[in-house]
Amino acid sequence: MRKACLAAREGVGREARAAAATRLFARLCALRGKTIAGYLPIGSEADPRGAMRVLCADNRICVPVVTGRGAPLRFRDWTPGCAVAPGDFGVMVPTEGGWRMPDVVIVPLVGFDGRGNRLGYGGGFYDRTLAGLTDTLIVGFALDAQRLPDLPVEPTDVALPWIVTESGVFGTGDAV
Ligand SMILES: Nc1nc2c(c(=O)[nH]1)N(C=O)[C@@H](CNc1ccc(C(=O)N[C@@H](CCC(=O)O)C(=O)O)cc1)CN2
Ligand SMILES: Nc1ncnc2c1ncn2[C@@H]1O[C@H](COP(=O)(O)OP(=O)(O)OP(=O)(O)O)[C@@H](O)[C@H]1O
Repeated sequence: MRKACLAAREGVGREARAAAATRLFARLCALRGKTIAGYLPIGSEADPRGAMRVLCADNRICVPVVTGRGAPLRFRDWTPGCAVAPGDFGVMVPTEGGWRMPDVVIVPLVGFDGRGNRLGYGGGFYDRTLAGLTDTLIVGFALDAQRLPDLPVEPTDVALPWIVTESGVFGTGDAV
């Protein structure tokens, strides 16, 4: 399933990617004074940086950092153009800045289904991280091509209450 989702994600064109970015911003544009975790995209992931750049005028933006195998992610301050270096798994991470507890987390993903179940790269990093966050707005960000029929669910999987793609903003559960 991961391979199929990644192949489908790679085939998505510029227009759909731009539309997804616009939808993400539309979902989050009312936020003020929040700490928002975005991410620095790898491979063909949907790119949230346009929204992050605009949202940082009125909010604090941070991005995930892997601090150990089996550990939750930590989130470090990010601003447009800040110093970054390659971290674990080839993801860029800020080289300095404060560590934050986010109020909002934009979650990258490999695949998703109509119930908000999420397939990641398989490290369990977001599952472990989201399990430890309460009162947090969790928004999955993806492209329609990444949608799958119902995914198998494991006890540690954390479903996404919201998913944004180029075709809309989907509330998938009642935890909204
Ligand atoms: N942009 C982004 N940042 C993120 C994640 C993510 O999924 N996306 N993570 C989510 O947990 C964490 C990093 N964990 C990761 C774990 C495994 C792989 C991985 O297996 N990558 C593939 C190739 C990726 C590609 O080029 O598309 C590999 O190394 O073979 C990537 C990230 C934190 N930061
Ligand atoms: N809260 C948790 N506590 C302990 N182990 C966990 C937790 N969440 C997930 N795991 C473990 O992490 C491993 C990978 O999980 P899974 O395959 O769901 O990752 P993923 O969601 O695809 O990846 P990621 O979240 O990194 O994008 C599994 O062995 C799972 O049991």
